[in-house]
Amino acid sequence: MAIYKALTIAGSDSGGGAGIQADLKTFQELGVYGMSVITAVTAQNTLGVQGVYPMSTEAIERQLASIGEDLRPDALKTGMLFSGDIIRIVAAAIDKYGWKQIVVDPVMIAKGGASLLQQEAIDAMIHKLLPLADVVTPNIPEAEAISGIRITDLASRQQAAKRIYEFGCKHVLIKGGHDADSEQATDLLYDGFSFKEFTSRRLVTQHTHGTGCTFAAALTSGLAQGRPITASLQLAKSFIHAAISEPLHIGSGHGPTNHWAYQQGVRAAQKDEATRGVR
Ligand SMILES: Nc1ncnc2c1ncn2[C@@H]1O[C@H](COP(=O)(O)OP(=O)(O)O)[C@@H](O)[C@H]1O
Ligand SMILES: Cc1ncc(COP(=O)(O)O)c(N)n1
Repeated sequence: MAIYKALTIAGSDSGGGAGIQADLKTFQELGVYGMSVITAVTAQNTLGVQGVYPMSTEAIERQLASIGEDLRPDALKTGMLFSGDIIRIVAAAIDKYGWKQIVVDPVMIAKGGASLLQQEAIDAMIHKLLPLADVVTPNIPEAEAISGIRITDLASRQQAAKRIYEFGCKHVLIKGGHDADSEQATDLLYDGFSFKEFTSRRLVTQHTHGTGCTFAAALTSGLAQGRPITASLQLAKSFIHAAISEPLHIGSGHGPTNHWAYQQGVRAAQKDEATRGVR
């Protein structure tokens, strides 16, 4: 059996719902071997972010080299990168080791409002990391910050996707989680030629901590396993929809998504099919 390996370069979330923890849980559930480079430690729970502690550049470079010298990822994702210096180190490692299948989730602000990326780093994100990305997955506020375009409707979302594409990434996927007025959660993909929408019913819930991380990790898992980009995005959409639809109800604030839910659904469907076959 082939073992597919995925790497996450991101921040640690002590509460376990976002960041490195969400990524590794998602890789594991989707049958991919997970590896991590930790850029920052956050003290975080369902109530918010209580502290942010970036790792030294030396510690980050050493983790990247340890992976690069021994374990080749089949795909990788970036999450919280915090500073321009960290972004430049990560971009240099991707280049040095020739890593492919790069998903950039341009994490900027936690849902509770805490900043996870310094303002000066946006420029490094645009000019150092986006040109290396196969897919960049901003939410609506992140797409606005990168493109400088205010998104109010489908036309301005398409315009922002085109602007971000010009920075050199191969695909832009603007997520629709923040479009609270819509009855659908629609993500918009642009590949330089045309647009494609990935839509699911919007679930009414406050338990959306880590949705972006989980979505990008599922996408990265699909790519690591050799699936094409649209099939990997469909997998990610199904995975996140299941994870949001069955919240765990832990903590007293904005709770995490349920990383078990997708596979539980798959197993239930298989059991159903087997039972029907017996009858
Ligand atoms: N309430 C919701 N119901 C269904 N899908 C959602 C909901 N909120 C977010 N999603 C989906 O979860 C994924 C992550 O989106 P989003 O929440 O916008 O990212 P982020 O966590 O980066 O802000 C997207 O596929 C989005 O469509
Ligand atoms: C360490 C870390 N990384 C990323 C997020 C973003 O979370 P979300 O996916 O909910 O936007 C977070 N809250 N903490």
